[in-house]
Amino acid sequence: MIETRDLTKKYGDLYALDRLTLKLDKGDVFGFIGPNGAGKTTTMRILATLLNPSWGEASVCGYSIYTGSKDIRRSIGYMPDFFGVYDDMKVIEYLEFFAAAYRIKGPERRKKCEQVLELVDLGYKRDALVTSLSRGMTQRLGLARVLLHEPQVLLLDEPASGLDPRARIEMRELIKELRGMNKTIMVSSHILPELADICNKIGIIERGKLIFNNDVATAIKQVRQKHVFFVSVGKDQNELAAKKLETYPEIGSVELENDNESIKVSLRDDREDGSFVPERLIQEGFRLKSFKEEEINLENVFMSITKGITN
Ligand SMILES: Nc1ncnc2c1ncn2[C@@H]1O[C@H](COP(=O)(O)OP(=O)(O)OP(=O)(O)O)[C@@H](O)[C@H]1O
Repeated sequence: MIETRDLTKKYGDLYALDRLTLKLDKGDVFGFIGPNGAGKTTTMRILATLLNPSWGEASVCGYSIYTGSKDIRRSIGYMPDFFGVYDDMKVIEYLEFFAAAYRIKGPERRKKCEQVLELVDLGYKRDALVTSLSRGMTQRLGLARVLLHEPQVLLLDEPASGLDPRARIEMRELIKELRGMNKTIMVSSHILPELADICNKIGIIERGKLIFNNDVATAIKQVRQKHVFFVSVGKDQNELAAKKLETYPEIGSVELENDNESIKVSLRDDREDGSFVPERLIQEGFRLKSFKEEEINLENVFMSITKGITN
């Protein structure tokens, strides 16, 4: 659905994008993560055929960006990070304006507009002025606009930026809904956890270079080479228990955490089962208070992957 090879964009001496090679299949939701200025917008604008690369190849839905820009524009919905809305226009009029631009005609036009409004939960705002909408609603309207022509591919540039926590969650739910419609989605953010549960693939970009590109499951596995557990036998007993744990050959490291509230135990090899830890502590006569495995979320993955690469 989206394929790039050595895609590069230079501004003078600056590599805004440096040999980006990427492949997204139908139904993929690709989280494109990177700090400000990393090259995310540049990539999306090139894929949307709004910007020419300096060199390299890219195709969307099988059409080359060099020869198939018209077909690409028909097949994609591109939501830029900033977009204007027109004053003195109602929500429904705004959508009808764009539906007309997509050559959706007759009664179908109104029907399509109502449909996308419902999809983004803005039906009740159809007669409100676009300038009266909150930031979250405006973003949802922006999304509705790029869905009018039923594109197969969506390029969403920081759709949740500037939104409050509730609006962020709503935007995430909306993207999940679009994923359920089997669309191929590239969604960018500089906040990793935001994309954690909606993507099946992630790419991390830094100063124009893709420093990581994999599916989420593999990324987590890669980081989870050493299993880490938190155990507690009570604040006053934890120090003693930690000393005992240090003597077990299966354990790589033992640290007391949070003012002796818990003990962080890292296993020596990649064995996944740490259940011997509480079992032996009980055998030693300690009373177990808690035991849990460290959660590996995308944030841990990000920190681990970018350690020493970013600064
Ligand atoms: N027209 C331009 N002229 C010169 N440099 C540019 C131009 N457009 C972008 N750049 C530079 O290219 C680099 C990549 O910018 P880009 O907008 O793609 O980053 P981004 O990852 O989308 O960042 P943000 O999260 O801030 O949107 C930045 O260093 C930016 O300053």
